Order: sequence, then C-alpha cells, then structure tokens
Amino acid sequence: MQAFLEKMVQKHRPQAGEGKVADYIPELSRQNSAALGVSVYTSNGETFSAGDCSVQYSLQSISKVITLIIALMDWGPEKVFERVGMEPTGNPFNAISDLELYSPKKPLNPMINSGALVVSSMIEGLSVEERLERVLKLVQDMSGNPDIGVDEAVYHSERATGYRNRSMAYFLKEFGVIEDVEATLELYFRQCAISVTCNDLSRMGFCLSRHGENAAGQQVIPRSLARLVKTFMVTCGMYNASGAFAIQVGIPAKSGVSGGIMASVPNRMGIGVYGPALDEKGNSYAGVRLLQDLSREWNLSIF
Ligand SMILES: NC(=O)CC[C@H](N)C(=O)O
Repeated sequence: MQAFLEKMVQKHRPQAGEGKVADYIPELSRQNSAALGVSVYTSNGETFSAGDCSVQYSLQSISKVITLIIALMDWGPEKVFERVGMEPTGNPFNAISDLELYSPKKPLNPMINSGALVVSSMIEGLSVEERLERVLKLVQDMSGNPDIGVDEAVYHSERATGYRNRSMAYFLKEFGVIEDVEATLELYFRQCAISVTCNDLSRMGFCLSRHGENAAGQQVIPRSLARLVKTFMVTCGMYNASGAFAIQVGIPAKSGVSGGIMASVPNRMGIGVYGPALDEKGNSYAGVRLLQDLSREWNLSIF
C-alpha cells in the first residue's frame, strides 16, 4: 500500500499544474500549488502516507459534514430538514440563484454554502466561542488529535472578504431560516478555518467508515447520523461534480476549497487527501484523480 501511494503521488503531482489554487480567500492563495499528499488509515489500525502529509490546511467545506452532525444531534433530522433540503444541485457551491428558484424557500442541501450557513445557525451554545468549541471537540474526537485548532490567518482572511456568504446569510434571514446573521457568519468562517493534516482527515474519514466509532473505539457519532452524513457525501459532497465522482471513484467523500478531501470507505479505511490546485468545480484536481486510481486499484467503490 505504501509503495502504491508513493507511486500515485509521483504520477499525479505534475497534474497539479492543470488546476488553480483558490484566491477568493486571499490567505488560501499562499498555498503551494504543486503540493500533493495522501494518508490512509485502515481498519487494521495501520497508517500509510505519501507526499505532502505534514502540511496543515483548513477544512473549509469539509467542516460542513461536522456541523451537520452536531445540528442533527441538537435538533434531530425532522427539524433540521425543515430548514435545509436533501437534494443535490447542478450549480456551484456558492450559488445564490438556487435560493430564488426553488420552493419551499430553503437551501437545496447542507453541503453547499447556503445550506451550511443554515446548519451552523442551528448549532446550540451560549456564545459563538462555545459553539465553535463543540465543532472543534467533534473534529478532535473523530481524528483522535486534541491539538487541532483554528488557523487565525485563514479565518481573518475569509471574514474580511466573505461578501458572498454575507449576502447569502442575509438572504436566508429573509426566508426565516437563519436568525442571528452575524453570529452564524462568525461560526461559519471559524469552522472553515479549522486546521488539519492528511493524517487527521484520514482518521476522521475512518471514524465515519466505522459508523461513528473512532480509532480508539469510542462511539463519538451516533450510528444513524454517520450513515446519514455519508449519504450526503455521496450525493452532494463534491458539489456539482458529485455524480461524476460517484461513477469514477464511488466513495463517500467531502472536499474543501483548500484542496482537502476526506473520503470514507465503509468498514475498510479513511483517506485524507491534500492538493490545493483545484478544478473548475472547486475540487482538488490531482486529488480526485489520485482517488480514482486508489479506488480502481483497491476496488473501493461502494457500488
Ligand atoms: N467550497 C468550500 O470549501 C467553501 C468554503 C469557503 N469557506 C466558502 O465559504 O467559500
């Protein structure tokens, strides 16, 4: 496995030049566009890593999986899905237009920005700090790494420039699905800036693959919710490229605009990928292709 991962990083790293590092969050543009790393954590408790695995990067949209789990724990599926839908979208992750087109007036799903804003607004706690602590705690519990925290530079960078998310949050307030806009945005920008490595992501994916039980054997997510969020990862996790990803890779996965991908192969392994040069849909260019090869070689597709 180790040798194969190293071969795959070598094969796919040159392709990173085909993609582009996100720059609408200025701090993200500082990432090395040629970076590529992958970690695998298997059900035998083994870790395999290759490439740029020690690099720290922000969760960005991968945090949407974590906040969805917490909102579901706080409110239960019925209440959460009164405010956010369950259907994939054919539009980009930060589209506003969907919000006007569909009825009832709620975001299409929790894996796109509008839906994730609604989900973050539902996380319980007395202050933004307390609510963020709950998100961090779940990330730490899933990965088994108590040192995971927020990258302050990435947080401030998005906070200063996140006009589109701000507009969307006000739009959603008009629909009555978000109450406190400013608190919601604060939490959202901070959850997106939670900083991890491929190793952390592989263990988080592993936790989901084991139905919510982390590598230390603690049930940190209820089984039913692990199943529910993995289903969203299949249908919506790679934004409007989820259909092609399901066909080409066939693994529940969630990507982020930093270039991270958390993938979860039921009962077998978690995979963490980092490749900040993105394709036109906002997924890691080399990362998706690397996962495609792993899936083919190890027969990982769930379908
Ligand atoms: N696709 C993403 O990772 C988006 C997350 C990013 N923080 C944003 O809201 O734009």
